[in-house]
Amino acid sequence: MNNVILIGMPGVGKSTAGVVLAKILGYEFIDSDLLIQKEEQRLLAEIIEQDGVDGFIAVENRVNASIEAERSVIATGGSVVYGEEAMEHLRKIGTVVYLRLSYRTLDRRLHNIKGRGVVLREGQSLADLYEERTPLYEKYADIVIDEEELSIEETIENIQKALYKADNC
Ligand SMILES: Nc1ncnc2c1ncn2[C@@H]1O[C@H](COP(=O)(O)OP(=O)(O)O)[C@@H](O)[C@H]1O
Ligand SMILES: O=C(O)C1=C[C@@H](OP(=O)(O)O)[C@@H](O)[C@H](O)C1
Ligand SMILES: [Mg+2]
Repeated sequence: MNNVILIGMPGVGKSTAGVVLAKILGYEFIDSDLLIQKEEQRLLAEIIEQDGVDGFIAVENRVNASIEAERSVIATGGSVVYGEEAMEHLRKIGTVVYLRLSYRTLDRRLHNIKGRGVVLREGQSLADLYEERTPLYEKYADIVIDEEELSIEETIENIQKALYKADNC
């Protein structure tokens, strides 16, 4: 199954770049966050508020682990890497691409992190989250794209080139 799975911190552009990449490749586009909202009939922020961080992670794990797709670009949510079943499944059905940004650039990009419904535990900062997740993104990535100082278009171009090189598309 020739899927492309985008992982990375919130705000790196998984959804923005993913939909355009899908168009270029002639693939379907799936945004995991929208799948979760559809299956749960609740907004992500509501799930986090009602079920807590661990509850949200469990829902996200279940929904991502059950995705059936072919020739699709799948933009995951940033916290998907906490779900072992989800990541095992996603690795089986496609090439996992980690979109990497430095902490400094990410911090600048994410002005309103709480408004985005990011999975932050009590007392946890963006820097803590970045440190905690970076090894997980690296562990699951087949391809790493460094998007530092790249435009959205350049990022998409680099993903495409890396996919061709890896013989995925
Ligand atoms: N080089 C870039 N690549 C991707 N997104 C960028 C870039 N520069 C700025 N942005 C902006 O950053 C935001 C990324 O948001 P989004 O695609 O929702 O990220 P994610 O799905 O990874 O959380 C968008 O508002 C986008 O316009
Ligand atoms: O990284 C996170 O903790 C989250 C990222 C969000 O998706 P994006 O990465 O698409 O912003 C969404 O899944 C949820 O609000 C939690
Ligand atoms: Mg997204």
